[in-house]
Amino acid sequence: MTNSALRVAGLRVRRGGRPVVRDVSFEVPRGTVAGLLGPSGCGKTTLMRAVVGVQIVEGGTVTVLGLPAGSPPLRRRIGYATQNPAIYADLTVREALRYFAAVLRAPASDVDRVIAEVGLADHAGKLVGSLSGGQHSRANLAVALLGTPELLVLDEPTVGLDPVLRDELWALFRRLAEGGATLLVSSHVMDEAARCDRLLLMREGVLLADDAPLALRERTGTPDLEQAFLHLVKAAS
Ligand SMILES: Nc1ncnc2c1ncn2[C@@H]1O[C@H](COP(=O)(O)OP(=O)(O)OP(=O)(O)O)[C@@H](O)[C@H]1O
Repeated sequence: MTNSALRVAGLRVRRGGRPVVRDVSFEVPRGTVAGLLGPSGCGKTTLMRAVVGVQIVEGGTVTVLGLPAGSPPLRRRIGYATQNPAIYADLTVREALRYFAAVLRAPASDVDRVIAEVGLADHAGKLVGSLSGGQHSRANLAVALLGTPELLVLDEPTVGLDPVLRDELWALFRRLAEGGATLLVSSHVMDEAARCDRLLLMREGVLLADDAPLALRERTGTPDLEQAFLHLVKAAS
């Protein structure tokens, strides 16, 4: 069995007639947290869509847990949280999660577990439509955790959360990785990057770097990851 949870080779994607992912290659080892970082519009969501198998690609290959992205057996092995939560507003958090657990054929006991993991135990009886933005995105994340997926693809899961909650979620991501899961997490907040095992820095559809945070700072001779990113952008232009 391969040690890579995710292998992307020469990936090219066009959207709206424009190349938005341009010859991207990288691997993510199992049991690690990979951060996908870069400015708005650089192609992070498109790359994630290719990983979960819902994006038409122009070329290259995406192999997930040893299978081509989009293979039916992968459906229950990947958890995907998009930026726009698609949870029914007129259900309570617990009802919504029970519904998704049934659809995903995840054990019923998962519902309370994932609610606790995202810190929503005190709000489990609230209607989804009455949640704050941060609570809503945590409920969305809880859906992705149902069924204990081997690969979690999380598109900006900490947007709109206060620093304490962000910290708690990153601690959760680390625990999940220690339990053997692999995480691909996008963000455009550079201070979150330091918490990843590996960073994939994207700009305009191109991968500028694929390195560990410390190695990236050392290689660019910069004091923080924000500076490292700017250094790489300048070097590439
Ligand atoms: N449905 C679409 N049709 C055409 N072009 C699109 C579509 N969705 C995204 N794009 C374009 O593809 C490019 C990459 O978008 P993508 O959503 O992958 O970026 P992103 O890095 O995830 O941005 P953000 O951080 O703002 O979510 C952008 O130029 C965007 O305008």
